[in-house]
Amino acid sequence: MKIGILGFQGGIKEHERMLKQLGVETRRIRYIQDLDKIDAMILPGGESTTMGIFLHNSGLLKPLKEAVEKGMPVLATCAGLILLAQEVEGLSFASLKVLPVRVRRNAYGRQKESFTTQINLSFDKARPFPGVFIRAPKIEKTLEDKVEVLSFLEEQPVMIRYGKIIGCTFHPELTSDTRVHKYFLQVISAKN
Ligand SMILES: NC(=O)CC[C@H](N)C(=O)O
Repeated sequence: MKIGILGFQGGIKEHERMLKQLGVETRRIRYIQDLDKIDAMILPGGESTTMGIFLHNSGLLKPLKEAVEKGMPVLATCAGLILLAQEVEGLSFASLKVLPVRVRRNAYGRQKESFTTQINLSFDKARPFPGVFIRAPKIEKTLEDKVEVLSFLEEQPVMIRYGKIIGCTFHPELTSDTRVHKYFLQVISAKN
């Protein structure tokens, strides 16, 4: 299995480190041909405006969108989730718009812009997960019943699944807890 990681900006190395630890090969996606021979992809956190500009300038926006629409599994963290969302408040750049949620960027306000807190994962209740939130967006609304919430923080979704798309508003790659990435590997391997 090989997982492509959108390789323009943001937490690329951290996802690579996590996947290496799980024995999975990675490839950075910068050009259209980098989409060949990958089984899944990760859209990392970082700065969604910058990534949106790169996506547009590289010509990757359309092929990425098509790959996801055809069923390629995606794990999107923070800014990556913003790039996938169908509705983003105050969005001034082109994005994939494949995930039926409405998100608000930088939604936790100044004093709480970055924080770590324990969150519960619906697929692994053994112990809480360290949720690292960095200028995180909020998922204000899910727009389809098929969007499953895998974790809540104060009654708001912070991890969701829509088919083979997993979105987190936090950064599992910045912890040493591999459970979110392992869950993604299960989603990739599942038949449907
Ligand atoms: N940690 C992150 O990915 C932050 C996302 C960033 N605030 C944005 O809107 O792009």
